Amino acid sequence: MAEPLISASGVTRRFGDFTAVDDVSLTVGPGEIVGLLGANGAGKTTLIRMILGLLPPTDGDLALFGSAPSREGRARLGYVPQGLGLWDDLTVAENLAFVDEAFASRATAVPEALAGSRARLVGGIGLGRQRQLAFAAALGHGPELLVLDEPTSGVDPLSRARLWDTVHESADAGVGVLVTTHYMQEAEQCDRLVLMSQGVAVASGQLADIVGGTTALAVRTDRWQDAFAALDDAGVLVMLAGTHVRAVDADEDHVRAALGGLAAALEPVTPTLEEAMVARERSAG
Ligand SMILES: Nc1ncnc2c1ncn2[C@@H]1O[C@H](COP(=O)(O)OP(=O)(O)OP(=O)(O)O)[C@@H](O)[C@H]1O
Repeated sequence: MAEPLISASGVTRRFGDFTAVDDVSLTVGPGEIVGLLGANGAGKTTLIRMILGLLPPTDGDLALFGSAPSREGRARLGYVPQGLGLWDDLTVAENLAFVDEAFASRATAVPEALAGSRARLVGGIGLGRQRQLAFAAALGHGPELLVLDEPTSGVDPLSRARLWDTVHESADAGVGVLVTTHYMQEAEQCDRLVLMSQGVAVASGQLADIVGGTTALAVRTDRWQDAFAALDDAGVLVMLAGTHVRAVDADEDHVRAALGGLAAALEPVTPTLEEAMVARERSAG
């Protein structure tokens, strides 16, 4: 197997008494798309910052391109942070020129989809376009590794599909990708996944390994608030999607009993990624 681009072994980061990342190991190889899943505060960004060499680990071993993370290593990767790292008061073209200058000897073309916006201030274009621009800026120097922190949050499905086309094109060309996401459709597109909960990697493998064991029951009723409260009181893992009540990893008989006389239709449904993540977190303790 080719040498990993990222190799993290037993990595831990504490802030005072609080452990944000606890003994996490992961690798990303060339051409591989690895997804990092987890609720807000699970430790994903802290792990990424350590991988990039922006934050020293408290414990564990980390290698980026086979060496300790460093400025030289960072020059070989493209990073799209959650905040995108763009300058709102520069135009699209100026943003790319600025990044080109930082990396020297490169001239990133304005992506076709942004051609009509090249002279517009970045602060005035939509989030989907801003994300496309951040991708172009991250890819301009031909990186060997892409690190993407929630790259498509807040964008419409079409823009999301476009951004993922770019991710796949890069991976097909041998670029390794580490991406954090909350979306099932994105997790499906990863070769491997690592699920973090409260700093700990609680599950890893293919999507089926993470979602596979989880079941969900849609609880269809007009009295959704009463149903939610009854199930919650009975210790059922219960989630809400709008006013739709869903019982996760719960036995149908147990749900019926918990609902008592409340009229409701129960229907097995495919769990969402969030439901599977919450179920895995709960079973991990
Ligand atoms: N510099 C810091 N000092 C103290 N606590 C921190 C620091 N940075 C992060 N944390 C804490 O570490 C935990 C993990 O945060 P982190 O941002 O890594 O989570 P995350 O999984 O990336 O979440 P999100 O999806 O919201 O970005 C949080 O509880 C956060 O408050």
